[in-house]
Amino acid sequence: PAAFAQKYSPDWTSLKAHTVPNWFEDAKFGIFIHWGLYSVPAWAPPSGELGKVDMSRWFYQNAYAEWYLNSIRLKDSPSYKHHVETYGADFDYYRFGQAFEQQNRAWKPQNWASLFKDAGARYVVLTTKHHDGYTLWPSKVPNPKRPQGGINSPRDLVGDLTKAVRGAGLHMGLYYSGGLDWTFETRPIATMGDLRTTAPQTEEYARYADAHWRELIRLYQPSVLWNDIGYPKLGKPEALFADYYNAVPEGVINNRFSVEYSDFTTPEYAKYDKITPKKWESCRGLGFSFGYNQVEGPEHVIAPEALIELLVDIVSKNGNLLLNIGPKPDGTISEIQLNRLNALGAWLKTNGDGIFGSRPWVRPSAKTTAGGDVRFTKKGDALYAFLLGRAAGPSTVVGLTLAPGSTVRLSGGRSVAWKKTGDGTTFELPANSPAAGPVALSITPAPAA
Ligand SMILES: C[C@@H]1N[C@H](CNC(=O)c2cc3ccccc3[nH]2)[C@@H](O)[C@H](O)[C@@H]1O
Repeated sequence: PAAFAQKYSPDWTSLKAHTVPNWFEDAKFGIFIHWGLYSVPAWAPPSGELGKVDMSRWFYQNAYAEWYLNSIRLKDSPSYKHHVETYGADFDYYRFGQAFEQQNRAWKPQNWASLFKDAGARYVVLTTKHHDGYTLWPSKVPNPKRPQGGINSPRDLVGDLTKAVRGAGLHMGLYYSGGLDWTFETRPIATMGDLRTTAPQTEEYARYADAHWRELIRLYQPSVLWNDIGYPKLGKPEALFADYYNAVPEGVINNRFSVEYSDFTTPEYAKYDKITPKKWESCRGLGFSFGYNQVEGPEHVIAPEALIELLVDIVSKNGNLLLNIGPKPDGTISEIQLNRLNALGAWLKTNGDGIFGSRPWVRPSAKTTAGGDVRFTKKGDALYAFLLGRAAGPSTVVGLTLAPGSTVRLSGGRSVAWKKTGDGTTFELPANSPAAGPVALSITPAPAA
């Protein structure tokens, strides 16, 4: 038999030969899932988005519900007060494992797979171990800090979702908290400095994290290694990366192993404002949290139209959107999250042609003479122009010049009359844009600039 392709060797020069596969460039939209013990209390003060809350206060009023264990270790946090009132001061966080394991027996992964497919997502990334150290697969790697166990899901939640997601034709990626593990380091994190000093760096932890990633690759052959918040210096990532690519050639690795090589960067609750040559993926929750937060209401959650415009903006600049869903312990998803997924799916069903498989054009954006925002993508010999907001009637895109005889169509096929004007090109849009979200125009042939 042909020798097994050992294309990559464990050094940065060899690894830098890896290029981002087309499936990841084409995908544009993935679903992030934060699901674990923290989904049981499902409580955090909705203090604001990461980046909009002063970091000196962030950890004391942490909007990330998946940080519940750390938050209740800070005795003057709202979470600690909530914990004492709801569960009692001596209720150990890891006792949430009982409720989580009992409730997720009812979970049907195929329901998530079809929901995400209908939303237009092309890949999924599930937490396999978050900072609390609990694994969502029945790992055979012993946790030296937990000889008594209780830190591994008895049900193979990772395998069950992987099977369902791939059955629906989506790619499956895995998240692993390489940088923090609160079974190894139990000191509370109150400052950015604590983030660094509580990142476990022992040989024992490095071996544990490496064994976990290798077990995940062997069992599930994930298409994405989504490591989070750093990696132990003794963790030998070069060897892990080479073995991963040799096993999964179309795999991608994010930049949060904090080493010199990655396939893509990962701004969180952030995005870039121009086209970048290096592939990137912006991640965020629908509200201020990744784990399900029962106190979040519409005032904390991104509006459907803003979510659609966020995706279009990110895609016009060479990014993907990794949009997070925080399920309840039994796998059900709150109405407010479902509503946004469905709105995005409905818009993509009609307007996805200029999104999926597209690439950035020579410039990402323009304005209309009415002050509206426009985003561009290119695909084949078509330029796509997305007019954000409720563009309707005659709309002039500044600085855009079409070749004579160009064809302009609304997504869904209806042709649109256009004419050259002093400022640019005026399009005769329908009097009212039927659905929520940007009006998408396809223009062929694509202008050169
Ligand atoms: C997805 C998200 N990641 C958080 C850790 N964040 C980072 O490591 C990080 C934030 C950030 C912002 C801009 C650029 C890089 C970044 N890394 C975790 O602390 C959260 O619980 C959640 O899992």
